Amino acid sequence: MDFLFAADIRSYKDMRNQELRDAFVTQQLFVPGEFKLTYTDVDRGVVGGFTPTTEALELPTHKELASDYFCQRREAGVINIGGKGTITADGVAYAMDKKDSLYLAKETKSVKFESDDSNNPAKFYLVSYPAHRVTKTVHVPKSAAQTVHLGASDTSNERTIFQSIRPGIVDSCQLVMGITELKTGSVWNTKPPHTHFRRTEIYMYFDLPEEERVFHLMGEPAEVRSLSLENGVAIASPSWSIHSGVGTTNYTFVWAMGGENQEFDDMDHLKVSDLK
Ligand SMILES: O=C[C@H](O)[C@@H](O)CC(=O)C(=O)O
Ligand SMILES: [Zn+2]
Repeated sequence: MDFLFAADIRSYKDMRNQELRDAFVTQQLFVPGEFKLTYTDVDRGVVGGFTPTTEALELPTHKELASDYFCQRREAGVINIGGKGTITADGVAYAMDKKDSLYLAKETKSVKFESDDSNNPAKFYLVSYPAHRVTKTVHVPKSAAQTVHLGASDTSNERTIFQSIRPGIVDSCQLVMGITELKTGSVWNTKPPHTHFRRTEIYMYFDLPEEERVFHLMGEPAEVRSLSLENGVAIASPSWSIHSGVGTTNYTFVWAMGGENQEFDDMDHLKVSDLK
């Protein structure tokens, strides 16, 4: 497991790009046949990528979780961003199409990830936060997510938000999670931007061609920094930070939030002209 030690609201302003990456950005999460896990001290989130090929991969625990198994005191959301696969949780198999979600409730003891076709492996993206009560494991196909259409092609931010792990669909402790797809020709996510001191958020950009990048914007509105992010890495946003970005093409990303409340629309809205 890797560790990200975040910078605070004062220190990030004096940091160079590589230092900001070391504080907030994971390594490449999707390596065929491997799993990658990163623990961030931003709300104790754990981010992971599981890319099983011929062999199944298990969700392991780690010394720093001080638990008998990963979900002993944690919940997790998993979204498949690759080919078809299967997740088996405590003996129950869930067929995972691309962009399906699985919510793993606290006290799920064993979790196994498999690909249907090792030549087109599933890529399971996982985000986990501490959980305080036992709820139910739920599979949410992409078609069952709540959808919101935002933006317009004139302003290069036409996109669809698929809210799959959210109140009304999944009874989670703190996790809220889903996908945002940008339309062809649209490149701006989360425009106009916002903050929400009540929750932190993690973005993971994917379906981004190898030579393309998303210039992710972070920091206080009056002190914005940008980081050039490639396909398949995640970036943690502390509660004080905006999280927005512009791509060199359109792309898709998974967002995941943990914190005080689960109301998706509880945001402090900003204007683009507020950013400096
Ligand atoms: O708090 C909500 C999150 O930042 C995202 O869901 C926003 C987003 O995907 C977008 O507007 O493009
Ligand atoms: Zn947000």
